Amino acid sequence: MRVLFYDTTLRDGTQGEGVYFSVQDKLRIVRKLDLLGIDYIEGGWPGANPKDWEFYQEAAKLRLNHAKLAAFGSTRRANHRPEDDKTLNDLLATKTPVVTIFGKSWDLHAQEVLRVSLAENLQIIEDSVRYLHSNQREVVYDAEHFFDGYKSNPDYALETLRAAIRGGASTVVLCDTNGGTMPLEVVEILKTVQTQVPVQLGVHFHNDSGTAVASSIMAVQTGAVHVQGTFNGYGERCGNANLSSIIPTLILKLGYDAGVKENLTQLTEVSRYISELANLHHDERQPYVGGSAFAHKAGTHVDAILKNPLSLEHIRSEQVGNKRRFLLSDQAGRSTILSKVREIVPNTKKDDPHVLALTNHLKQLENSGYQFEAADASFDLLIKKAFGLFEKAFTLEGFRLIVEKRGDQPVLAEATIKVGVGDEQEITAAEGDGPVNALDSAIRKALLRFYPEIADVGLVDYKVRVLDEDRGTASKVRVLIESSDGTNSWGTVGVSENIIEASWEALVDSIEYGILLKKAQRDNHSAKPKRSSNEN
Ligand SMILES: CC(=O)SCCNC(=O)CCNC(=O)[C@H](O)C(C)(C)COP(=O)(O)OP(=O)(O)OC[C@H]1O[C@@H](n2cnc3c(N)ncnc32)[C@H](O)[C@@H]1OP(=O)(O)O
Ligand SMILES: CC(=O)C(=O)O
Repeated sequence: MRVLFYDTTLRDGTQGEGVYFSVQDKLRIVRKLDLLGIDYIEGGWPGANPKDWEFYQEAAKLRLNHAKLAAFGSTRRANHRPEDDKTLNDLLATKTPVVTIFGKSWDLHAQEVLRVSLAENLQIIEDSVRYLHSNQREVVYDAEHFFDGYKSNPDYALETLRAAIRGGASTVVLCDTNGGTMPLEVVEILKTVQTQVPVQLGVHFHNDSGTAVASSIMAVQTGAVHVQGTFNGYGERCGNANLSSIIPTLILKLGYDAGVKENLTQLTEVSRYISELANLHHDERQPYVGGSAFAHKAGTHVDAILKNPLSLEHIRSEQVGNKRRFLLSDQAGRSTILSKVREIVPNTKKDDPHVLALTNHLKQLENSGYQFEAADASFDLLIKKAFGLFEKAFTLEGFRLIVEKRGDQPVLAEATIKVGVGDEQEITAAEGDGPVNALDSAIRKALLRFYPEIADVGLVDYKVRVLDEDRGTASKVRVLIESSDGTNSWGTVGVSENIIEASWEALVDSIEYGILLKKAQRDNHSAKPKRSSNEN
């Protein structure tokens, strides 16, 4: 069974709050989706704004391997002849092989929004589609509000579909524009439509009831062959049906064939790429493509997966280009710790006393405020220390911080630091935006002479969390630092009642880990490149 995927990230997706793509972003995404094997890509509404207009002009120059580009708009305005209608002519002017227009299926919308008679609405649908079709376009007809229309007046809703078919639509798409229809209602209505309307059927769901993916899947199982949706579920209000979930579900679980099938391992990358260009945080809890989709925290689960991955994973993460991860926390057992230890000391056994000691140590530290889920590098150092594999890169002789505020001038921070490396000593000073920044600059400056390879290592994120708020300024704080050398990134943690002390602890781990990583790379050891070293 073959299913066609129709992506509307660049049109309906951009109707979502906070979603914006430039022309260049849209062009890049079209290329990505084409390479992925998406069948139809809707790029925007050409007459709606200059950007979408420019997009279609540029998109006409693209040579796509697989996808057909679609231009989107509405049926003609009442009292216009199709030949004189700007929207329809704009759609033709894009020269896309496919045009998609939405028309009214709900009697309420025809009468109260378009303010035309029900008969006139049928005429509008039919002659709009006919005009586009007679200009040699493949016409996809989006029956807006179809399910609500069907519930209000089934005969009329079906008549609107027949009008589109008479006009020459090759696919009629049943839309749940308000997102309120339940999956089983979808199935029932779709079954009736199939017996009444002889055409290729598609579906388009919004997620206002949290059921858009379920409805899409059940619609395909009922016989729809064309599914519209967006990557990451972007779209108006609560979003559209999420193609990042629908695609792998249909292919991997239900055995459907699709253009994407051969390239499914690119799915996570494409989904992240689109988040990146939308300048939105990637939703890590998304099924299949989220960072947490294969992240296991409970000790018993990690143990079971290591014995047989099928015991706790519904698919293999690699099938969609994602990665399994084991998270360090107070919910870990020896199996979780062992998997981390084995990255450093490969043949360690589960009953090795170090493994139990590290497990207990982790739980105690977490109880006193540490959190290792995002501080994998600090835990890496703890393992090395436990196994006697850690050698300090430097010793602190001392540091002094001066924080000064004069009148309306910005706060100035200055750090002076004295460190020892082997038999040598180094004293440096540095200024910074704040005390931690000054300290960070000073320590890096001091160590550069001994470890020039750390020149490209720097802090990329610094987070402070107050742990026992009821103690006011005497509260304990947890500092999490993320560092990077441009390719790898790693997290470290420090906890103290003094924010400088907590920051220093996290900073030292960050630098020690960075030096070890660089050394391992240089020695061409087993330095496993890490985005986050808790990836398995
Ligand atoms: C379900 C969906 O997501 S459909 C996609 C919706 N997307 C968008 O609206 C984004 C782009 N839209 C726009 O840029 C503008 O709304 C435009 C250019 C389309 C129209 O702008 P304006 O002419 O200023 O009209 P406005 O937005 O105020 O109202 C929409 C008009 O379209 C009409 N309209 C709505 N649906 C349809 C339709 N299917 N067929 C024909 N006309 C329609 C409305 O009746 C209204 O007409 P009126 O001004 O005669 O009352
Ligand atoms: C066509 C469309 O976007 C909708 O009905 O939701």
